[in-house]
Amino acid sequence: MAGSGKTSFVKKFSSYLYDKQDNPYVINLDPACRDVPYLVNVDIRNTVNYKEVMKQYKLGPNGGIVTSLNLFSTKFSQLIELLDILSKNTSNLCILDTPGQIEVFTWSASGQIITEALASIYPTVLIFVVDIVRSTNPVTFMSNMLYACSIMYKYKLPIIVVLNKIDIVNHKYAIEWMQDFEVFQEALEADSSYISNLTRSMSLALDEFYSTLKVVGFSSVSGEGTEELLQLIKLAGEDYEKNYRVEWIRLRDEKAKSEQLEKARKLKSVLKEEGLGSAVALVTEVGIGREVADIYLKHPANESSDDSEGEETPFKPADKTMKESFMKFLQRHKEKNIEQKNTMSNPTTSGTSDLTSPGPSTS
Ligand SMILES: Nc1nc2c(ncn2[C@@H]2O[C@H](COP(=O)(O)OP(=O)(O)OP(=O)(O)O)[C@@H](O)[C@H]2O)c(=O)[nH]1
Repeated sequence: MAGSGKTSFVKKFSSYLYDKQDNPYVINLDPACRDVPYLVNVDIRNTVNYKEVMKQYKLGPNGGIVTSLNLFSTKFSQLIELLDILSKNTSNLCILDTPGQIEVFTWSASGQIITEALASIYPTVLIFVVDIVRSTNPVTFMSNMLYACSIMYKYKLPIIVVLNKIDIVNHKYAIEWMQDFEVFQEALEADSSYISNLTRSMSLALDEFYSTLKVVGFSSVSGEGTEELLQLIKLAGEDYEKNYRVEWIRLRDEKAKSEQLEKARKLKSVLKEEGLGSAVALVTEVGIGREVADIYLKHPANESSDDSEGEETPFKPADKTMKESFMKFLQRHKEKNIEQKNTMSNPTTSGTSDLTSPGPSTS
């Protein structure tokens, strides 16, 4: 819940753990917060500039937060790698502070990716911080509880409701409302509006939710309720192992099995189903006859070279014509040379040879 004191809660709770030498690993996932008043190990603001995202994508504040978270979630595997290294050396708590608006984190794609990525590896517990000062009205209280209920049903993870600011208002009234249906009904009597009628029927439906809900009063100023909260976190961790983890493993195995079955079914249909044409026998035996060798070993480069039996390839007609023409040319050249020699020895015949002797053939 926005303004319920989440940041103050993380500050108080983490400083308590630091004091106990139980150093937590703290991650801030709120890109829009101005200051982070606690020791933070990973801060989304170091990865994504929320204001720049708003400017570049022309978004309002909520759109900017959602988009920043989307961008951050694409790098979340790197954070998981970091947590992996860390979890090998320590079993300390990792605390994530999320943006307050429920639609921005809980009901957003990145919120789901981040939560489910963590829950698939580590025991994960949700903490829903309620401003007990602003919940004294039974209808407001019911609305807050419906929020908590919706988050629990969405993620199916153990949830702890932290009734914050008990240094201002004692949370006793809220505990009574949750434990005793009649007391809550009495509180509702004062309100005869339509909403109140709806709340009456809703309260009946929520009775079961209350019976399993882990609730603790807390003060982010004084730190009251911290020990009780730690006990509840331990119990919720056990719940995670008994219920969420077991169910997660079952679903994972079921998915793997159905994928395998689907793969086998597809393979079978490729092999057997009609519409693939008639079967063609595979060549299982190759004879050593010439025809096979001719098909596979013949190559244009073999045309002018010796064949496998050592015989020279005979001249083709075109080659023969060329040879004859060349021989004729050589003959004429020879005759011309003889004529020139004769002319030199008998100058009176000069000039006639050029007119009578034919030039080289161009054929
Ligand atoms: N007295 C008292 N004041 C508290 C307590 N927790 C938080 N506050 C005050 O409540 C106001 C809101 O607290 P934040 O911690 O900023 O609340 P938030 O839920 O992180 O706010 P957003 O991030 O804006 O949703 C601040 O003025 C706090 O000082 C508490 O336990 N007791």
